[in-house]
This record gives sequence, structure tokens and C-alpha cells, in this order.
Amino acid sequence: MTQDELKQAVARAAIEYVPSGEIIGVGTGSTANFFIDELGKIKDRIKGAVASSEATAARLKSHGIPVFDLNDVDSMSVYIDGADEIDPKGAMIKGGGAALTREKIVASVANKFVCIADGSKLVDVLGAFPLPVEVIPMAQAAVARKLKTFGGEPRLRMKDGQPLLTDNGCMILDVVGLKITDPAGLEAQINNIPGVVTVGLFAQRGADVGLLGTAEGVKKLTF
Ligand SMILES: O=C[C@H](O)[C@H](O)[C@H](O)COP(=O)(O)O
Repeated sequence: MTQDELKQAVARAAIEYVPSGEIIGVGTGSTANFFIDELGKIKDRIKGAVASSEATAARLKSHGIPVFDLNDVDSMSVYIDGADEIDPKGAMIKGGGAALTREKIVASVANKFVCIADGSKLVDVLGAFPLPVEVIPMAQAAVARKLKTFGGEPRLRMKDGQPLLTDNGCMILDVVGLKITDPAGLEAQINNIPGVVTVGLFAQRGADVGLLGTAEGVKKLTF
């Protein structure tokens, strides 16, 4: 099976977690995109969705799925999204697609986080994937100096020769070479650096369910 087929399989499996008549939270990225395409097939069953990025909002709308402003939604049963890495306790690295801040906000309002990913994303220890940190632009050099003290090498994410700007008008530092043995502790420490908007560690609020695509089928993990 190709990686895309594995992503499609978990996207289909996630439909089981979509409650009828409700608004759900929807993540960002290639796996989330496959999920949105599946959601489009059952769109009449749901009231709508809250999007974690402009790209996701556009894709939801292209399927005719109503997109709600988070400020108009008090709670959601479920948030469904991909991950760059997930560990055996459900802690994740996210933000490879630069959507980490809105993803963390929307996920925080949902009762259940369902992580959908191909099986290669399951790791024993987080950190082989560079850890994204969204920063206020005027603070990026100062934050980078602080991040070095954690033992990693921060690199400013670029696009077309310019620093990439997120949906929030901020920049991303990707921290290479971290071996993350205490994800929740590191999440708190990095979030505490002035100028950091969000760190792409989702450990204090990790996944509740993992649907992982493998050649043998979709494996379900509960955390
Ligand atoms: O910012 C992007 C998100 O955190 C994605 O959920 C993550 O990068 C995984 O993306 P993909 O499903 O494309 O591997």
C-alpha cells in the first residue's frame, strides 16, 4: 500500500467518530485532507465544522460543509487531525504544515482528539521530526537563542526565499536534534519563552484515540 492509501484508510476509519447533527473540529494536512474528502460524502449528517487553518476552511467549503467560527461554538465532541509523530502515550509533534496554533486551539475545545496517521508516524521517543515552534516575528532571534539551550538547533522555516508566515502572520522555528523524553514538561517550558505563540508538542492535551494505517489494516490505539 502507498502512504496515500494508508492515509485514505485512516480517513475512512475516522468517519465512525463523527457524531450526527454536531459541529466537529477538523485538522490540517494531507491526512486531514483525505478525511475532509470522506466527510464531504456524509456532509448531510453533520451540522458543520470548525477549521484549524485557512486551507482546511477552503477545502471544507469546497465540499459544501458549513464552516463555523470557533467563537460561536461552545464545545465539540471530537477533533480529528493528523500528526507528524505520535508516541505510545498519545503525545504528538504537529505543525509540519504550520497550522499548530489553530490546531491546538480547536483541539482544546473538543472532548476527544482522534489522531489519524500512517503507521510510520508512531515512534518510541518524539524528536526525530523537527519540532515546530510558532513565534512572533520580532522575537524569532531571541527565541532561537533560548531554544538552543534545550539542546536542539532551531532553523527558521522558509518559503520562496522568505520566512514562511503562518495564518496568524507569525514565523516558524523548526528545532532539529531534540530527543524529547518529557514531552509535557518541554511543552510547558517552551510555551513559557516570551515570544513563543505555540510549540508543536501536543502532550498536555494529547490524542485520546490513534488510528494508524498499516499494511495489515487500521490499528486503533486508545490513550
Ligand atoms: O501543521 C500541520 C499539522 O500539524 C499536520 O496535522 C501534520 O503536519 C501532519 O500532516 P500530514 O497529515 O500531511 O502528514
